[in-house]
Amino acid sequence: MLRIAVPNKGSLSEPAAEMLREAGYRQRRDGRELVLPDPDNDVEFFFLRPRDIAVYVGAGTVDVGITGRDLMLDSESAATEHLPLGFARSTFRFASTAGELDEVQQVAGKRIATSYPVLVAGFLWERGVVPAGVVRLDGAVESAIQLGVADVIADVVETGTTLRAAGLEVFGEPILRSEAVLVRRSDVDAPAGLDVLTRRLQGVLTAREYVLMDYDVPLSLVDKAVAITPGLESPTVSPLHNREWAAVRAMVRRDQTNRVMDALYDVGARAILVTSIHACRL
Ligand SMILES: Nc1ncnc2c1ncn2[C@@H]1O[C@H](COP(=O)(O)OP(=O)(O)OP(=O)(O)O)[C@@H](O)[C@H]1O
Ligand SMILES: O=P(O)(O)OC[C@H]1O[C@H](OP(=O)(O)OP(=O)(O)O)[C@H](O)[C@@H]1O
Ligand SMILES: [Mg+2]
Repeated sequence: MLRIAVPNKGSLSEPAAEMLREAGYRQRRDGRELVLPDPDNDVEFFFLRPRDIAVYVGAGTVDVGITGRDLMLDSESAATEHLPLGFARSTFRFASTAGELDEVQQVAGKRIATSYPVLVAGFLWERGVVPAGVVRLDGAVESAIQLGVADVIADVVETGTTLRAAGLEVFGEPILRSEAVLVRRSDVDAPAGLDVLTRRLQGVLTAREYVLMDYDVPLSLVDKAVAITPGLESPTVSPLHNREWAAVRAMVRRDQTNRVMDALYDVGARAILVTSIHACRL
């Protein structure tokens, strides 16, 4: 039975549960459950703090887990990234009082507050920058400068709203781009059952990333239209009752939907329909 660690709280928790549900697994109804067996799918879920998940996976007490790339790297555990999951995207960046600093070298001799001290120390060491010290905080890191415990912070930035509200501004290159990832232990062979979990999660990712596009097009224009919608392998072309026309079906990237519909219409396709993919296995 594959043992899977899932975030119990925080911004990773709900999207992780939703993804697993879409992949056909049981998920807990009560936010306090710590363990949830799913015998039909031969897996067992353990709900743990996202920061601890890479530690458990690295120690081998659970087989795989969902956590953030930033949390995994900061843990220094024997866990490795197996599959990026496309949600909880963020960047990890330096920030200080607006207008004060503009490059990483200026962090030398300054006090840094962060929840990710390993990531920060590694990044600065690689660049030969020696700070005055690194203060480890649990959260609300944006307040550390105003409250006088640090001169610079390194924190998760998504929209930048929290930084702006604190009168701070990012500077220097991003330390890391993060997202939710499925992690496994780095020093052993892949556990039994990981291939099925991986295919199911990849199916969810594809279903989210692509739509199905159907359209009718005059036979003489099929090649032109198909060049716009090549699909993943090759689009399906079917005959229509009107022998001068064909029906085409292809997968299209969701974020390209309207651009592709415009291009198809321009070459003469009509009755262009777009439907969501509920599930898929490529
Ligand atoms: N605003 C955000 N947007 C996107 N990802 C985020 C955001 N805040 C945190 N994350 C990501 O979530 C993970 C951190 O999860 P964690 O549960 O520890 O923090 P949290 O969501 O801030 O919860 P907590 O309330 O416990 O601080 C990291 O991978 C981080 O990059
Ligand atoms: O760029 P933004 O869209 O504003 O998001 C980034 C903020 O979100 C997270 O904080 P969270 O709300 O989890 O609080 P925390 O600092 O206590 O973890 C993160 O630590 C940043 O502070
Ligand atoms: Mg947080």
